[in-house]
Parts: sequence; C-alpha cells; structure tokens
Amino acid sequence: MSTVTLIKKLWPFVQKYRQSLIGAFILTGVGALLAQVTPLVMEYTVNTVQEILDKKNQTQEQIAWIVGGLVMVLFAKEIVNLLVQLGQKFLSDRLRFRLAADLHNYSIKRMVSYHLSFFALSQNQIGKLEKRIDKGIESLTKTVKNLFVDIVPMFANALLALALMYKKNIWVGVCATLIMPLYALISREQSKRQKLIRRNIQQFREEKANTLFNLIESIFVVKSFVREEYETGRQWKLTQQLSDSEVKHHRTNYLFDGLKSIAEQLGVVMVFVVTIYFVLNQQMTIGAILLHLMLFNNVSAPVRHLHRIYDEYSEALTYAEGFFDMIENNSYLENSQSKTINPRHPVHKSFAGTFEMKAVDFVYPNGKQALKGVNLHLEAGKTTALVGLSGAGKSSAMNLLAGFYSPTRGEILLDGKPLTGYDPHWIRRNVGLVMQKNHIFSGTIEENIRYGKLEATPDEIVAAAKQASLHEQILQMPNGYQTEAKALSGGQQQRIAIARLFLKNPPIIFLDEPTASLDAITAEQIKDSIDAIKKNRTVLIISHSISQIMDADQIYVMQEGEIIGKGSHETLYAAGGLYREIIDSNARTLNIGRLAATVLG
Ligand SMILES: Nc1ncnc2c1ncn2[C@@H]1O[C@H](COP(=O)(O)OP(=O)(O)OP(=O)(O)O)[C@@H](O)[C@H]1O
Repeated sequence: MSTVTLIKKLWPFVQKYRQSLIGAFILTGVGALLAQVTPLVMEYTVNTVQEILDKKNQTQEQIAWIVGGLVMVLFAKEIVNLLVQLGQKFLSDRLRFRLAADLHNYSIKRMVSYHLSFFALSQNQIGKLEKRIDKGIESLTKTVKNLFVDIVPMFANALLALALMYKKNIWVGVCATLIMPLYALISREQSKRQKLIRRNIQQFREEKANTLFNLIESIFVVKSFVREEYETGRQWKLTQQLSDSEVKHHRTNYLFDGLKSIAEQLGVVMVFVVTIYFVLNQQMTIGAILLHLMLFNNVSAPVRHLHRIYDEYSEALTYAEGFFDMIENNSYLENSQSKTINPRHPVHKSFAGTFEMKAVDFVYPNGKQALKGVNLHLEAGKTTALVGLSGAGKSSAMNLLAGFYSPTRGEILLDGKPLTGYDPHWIRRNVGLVMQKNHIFSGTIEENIRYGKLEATPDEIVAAAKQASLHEQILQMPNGYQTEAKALSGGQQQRIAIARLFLKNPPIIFLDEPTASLDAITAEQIKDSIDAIKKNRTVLIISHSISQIMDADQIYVMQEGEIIGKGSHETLYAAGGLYREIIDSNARTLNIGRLAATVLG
C-alpha cells in the first residue's frame, strides 16, 4: 500500500478531528522555530566571548549582563518549548485514542455485516482476524501519533535548520544536503529487504494467535487425548518460525543502521572541515563552528531516526493493508440497505412464506460443492422435512434459505420474488433458527434467552423457558435465571436455543436437529411444544428422528447434495430406496419389535 492510498483511506476517519490536526501543525511550526534558537544563541555566545577575550577591556558588570541574558533566553526558550511539546503530545494522543476507537467500532460494524462465507475463509479464522484488527489499529494510530510527535516536527525542524545553513554559507548547506541521497538510498534498500520479512512476521503472528485460540477452545479434546505435548510442540514450532523471522529482521536493521551511522559521521566531518576552512580564512567567526555543528545535528536528527520511522511506517503499511482489505471487503457485504425490498417495504406485511429453490448449486469458499441442482419447495404454513445421510447437504440448504450464503448457481425465491432482493436482516427477523450447535454467550441464563427478543419482560422469558421444558431445572440452579449459562449441560443449552425461538415467535421456523442432544422425555416435551408452535407456520425441519420426519407434510430426501426423492412418509417408504433404508435402520436401532412388545404388553 502506498502512502497516498493510506492517507486516502485514513482521511474519512481523521477529518472530523481537523481542529486537533491544525493545532498540532501550528505547534509544529513554533517548535521548529524554537529548535533553531539554541544554535543561534550559542553562536552569539561564542562570538561575544571571543570579542571579550580579544578586547580584554570588558567590565565584570557587562559580562554578568551577557551571561544573565543568555541564561534568560535559553530558559525562556525551554519553557515555551516544553509547552509546545506538551500541546503536541496532548493533541496527538487525543487524536490517536479517538481514532483507535473509531477504527475499532467501524471494523466491528463491517465485520458483522459480512456473509458467513467470509468467516469460512481460512485467512479469516477467529485468531487471525483478531490479530489483524488489533495490529492494524495499533500501527495505524501509532503512525498518526508519530506523524505529529516525530515525523512532521523533526522534518520541519530539519528543513528550517538546513535553510539557515544555506543562508549562512552555501557550501556548508551543500555539505549538509549531500548525505541525504546517500541516506535515502540506504533506507530504500533496507526497506526493500525488510518488506518480505515483515509480511512473514505478520502471517506468523496471526497464525500464532489463531493456534492459541484453537488450543484454548479445544482444551477438553486436547486433554482427553493427552495431546498436551503435541499441541505445545505445534505452538513451539510457530513461535520458533516467528522468532527466526524477527531475529532476521533485527539483524538486517543493525547492518543498515551501521551504514547510516557512517553516512551521518561523514556529514559531520564535511560540515566541520568546510566551516574550519572558512574560519581560518577569516570569512566566518569562530561561533560558526558551534552553530553549524548544532544546525547539522538538527538536520540529521530526522535522518538518524529515519530508519525507526521508516521501520514503524513500513510495518504500519503492511498491517494497514491487511486491516483495510478486511474492512473494505465489499464482495462479502450483506449490504442490507441496497436491497430493492427493504424492511419498510409493504410487501413484507402481507408475505405468505413460500420458499422455492430452483436448480441451486452451492460451492463453499474452500471449493467443496455441497448442493447440486437442488429444487425445493417449502409451502407456506406447512412443515417440510429434509432427510438424508450425514454430509448430504441438508444444513447447507437451510443456511442458503436463511440467506447466510448465496447460491453459486440457480435461484431462491420467497413468495415468488428472488431472495437476493430481500433485506437479509428482514428475512432473519422472520425466521427462527434452532441449529445443531447452538451458541451460548457468556452471561446469565436470562440474558441468553432474552437474545431472542431483547425487549422481553421477565414473564415472557419464564413463559419461553416453560415451553422449552427448562423452567423447572432453572429454578433448581444456585442463582436461578441469573446462573451463568455456560455452566448448563449440552441438552439444557439446546433448550435455551429453543426458548429463544419461542420468545422470538417468528412466522418461519427452521430446525436443524432441534432435539439432537436431549433425553427421550425432554425430547418428547420439546416435540409437543414445537408441534404447537408449528401450526400455520412455514417450517423446515432437518432430523434423524423418525417421529419428527413422519409428521411433515412434505419430505425431501437428499443424497450427496442432490434431491433424490420427495413426497409423504407413506409414498416415500413405499417407493423404497434411501428413505426406506433410513427408516428401517432407525427402527432397527430402536429395536422397535422388542420395544413395541414391552410398551404395548
Ligand atoms: N463451512 C463449510 N465449509 C466447507 N465445507 C462445508 C462447510 N460446511 C459443510 N461443508 C461440507 O458440505 C457438505 C454438506 O454439509 P452439510 O452440513 O450441509 O451436511 P448435512 O446433510 O447437514 O450433514 P449432517 O447431517 O451431518 O449435519 C459436507 O461435505 C461438508 O463437509
């Protein structure tokens, strides 16, 4: 990423802090002027002392005045300088922290508006994203701070000092300028070599953060398979690769720092020799030696720090690239605002809820084709079931109907209109989802149920918990509804998701194995509650349980991403094939003959 691109991208975030920017620039100008005071005062001092020594007729009173005056000027300059620096630091810090907050908020806002396929990409795994956002914001805000505290003040100071050197003597000015191209050349070469190393470091850091996240997330499996050593070994390997790259990075820096130091000393010697020449030829006063060396120090200060500035800046550019790539990824934006039918459109008030998939193909970002030419019809107000072996594509079809992914080919219609024309937020507001794996947030049971309807009253929450057959168990918990939800069992967590659904009370219901981790009695209770809520709603259910499949008005059988049969339970069973195999093996697993004999007596 080039500097111009970076400025263009940052400007929308920075422009509302224009006043701080202008203030910082004014202070920078004042600071640059003040920095030249000391060399000029020193020149005057040396020349005056020389004069006193030459004339040998100055009174003690005159000497006291000169010394006192010098002390006053230098002291006053330091006070003003201190205030200027404080102002610069305050303004730049304020800008930095505000900017960090804005960038963070914006990146979160963008990220949550991306399609699920964005999160399915391997480079967007949780730890990697976290690192990219963190490092991106950190280095961008550091660059802004450096700009006002380091870069602009130092360069303003250097330019003014250089102008003064030229004004004093053109040859001295030329000497001071000569080292610049040499320095720039060395810095450019250094940056070229460091670029690749820095990219590697960024990737290793993201990888390391991600592996750590995964490790903590999978600690149960790690321990149960006694894989502690294997996991620490994986971490060690990554850390080793990262530290190798960092060592290489610093080694290259040391080498180039040495070269730059030689270039700077060359400049000092040249300025010194030229000034001495003019002093000996009596074309300059002796104070000029001190003046020129101090001015050259002002000129070379930014140059001396150039590598650090350059280093931090190049690092910022690398991270900024990753950060802006992530937050500007429009191809993954769900873009609810741009839809032809938005939440305020009257069509939504009278929608029926008929879904249709027409010749839908779907390929995941990793290249796995999950759906092939799928034709599916969910009749409004009826229950449709998807049946098939594991990996057949049932959940993928459901995710597409809920608008989480877009078909690779074919189209999906809702009430005869393309799903792509609807605001995905609106669709999901009208669809209640209970998935195989339901996420429980850190927080209380009440907070977790409330997620289904944020404005729900406590009574509504209790009613939803009752419908989900969870209320009694919650009351037995140490803090009732205020108990930490993560402490719940798998089945209880699933019922939290079901309670959310009841609270949301949506016209369309998608259920993916809603009773998968429940005991038989709870599963029956939930089935009854779901049966009650199902009436007159459009329902899509994925289940391996015979009872839930049989009740459906229409059943679709899926195999390897394709629909291979549809109809009622009776017609599909009579037709034989996969459906019959699934039902028969379900019955065998249940040992239905013996079960019937026991239950029916
Ligand atoms: N996020 C993903 N990225 C890549 N491939 C995926 C992803 N999710 C699912 N798949 C693949 O798509 C295929 C269909 O998966 P899907 O989850 O839709 O099957 P399913 O019929 O619901 O299976 P199950 O009954 O086990 O839940 C599988 O081969 C699976 O590996």
